[in-house]
Amino acid sequence: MKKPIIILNYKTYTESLGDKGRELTWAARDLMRETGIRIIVCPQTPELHHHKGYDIEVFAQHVDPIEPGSHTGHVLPQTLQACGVTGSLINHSEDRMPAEKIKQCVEILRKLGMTSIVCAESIEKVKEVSAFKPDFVAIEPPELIGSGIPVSKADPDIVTKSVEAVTDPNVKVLCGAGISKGEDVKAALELGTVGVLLASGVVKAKDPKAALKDLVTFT
Ligand SMILES: O=C[C@H](O)COP(=O)(O)O
Repeated sequence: MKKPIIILNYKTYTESLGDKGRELTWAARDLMRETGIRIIVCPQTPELHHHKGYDIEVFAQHVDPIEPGSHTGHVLPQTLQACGVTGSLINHSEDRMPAEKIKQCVEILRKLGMTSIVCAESIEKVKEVSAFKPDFVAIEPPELIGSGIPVSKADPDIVTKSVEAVTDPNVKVLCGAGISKGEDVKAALELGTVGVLLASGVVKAKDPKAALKDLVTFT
């Protein structure tokens, strides 16, 4: 079985703040070295700088489609780069954006050589945003987010149909929502995705490092 890509979103959980967040980043880095599985962490925006230089890819949870200038309170892609960030989630279910802005974000990130992961809540949305040619589209049914019920098992159809909906071979499909175990990751791969986007199953686990390890135990 091919190796999955694992995107770990720290959201705004207190369990991922400060030292605890950095320990999680280090644990992900160690696991990546051990297994060769690509793991990307997405800490909270104000803390991104503290995750720089640990030999693991760090992405933002959000970016705004802006150029340097007067945009108080926005997240400038170039600032993310200065923090060692090499990509970003866009249009997460908890931070939606109009389609035009999604497109602009993807284009700006591409111009800067950064990776884009656009989240989508439906097959129609997957089809729409994949036309913007992001690096990844992540299908996430909102009702399963944070539920502990894995999308790859609860709604395999939405995953396979999302994979079918993306006709551009350069746009890879991830799935997310309720993923917490190695068997969920395995199911996601079997449905044709290249990996998973997850948060609570690891960040809020009693033992996040053990949960992270379990995630890559799927053979
Ligand atoms: O960004 C992550 C997704 O919203 C999934 O969250 P979850 O793993 O807590 O269900």
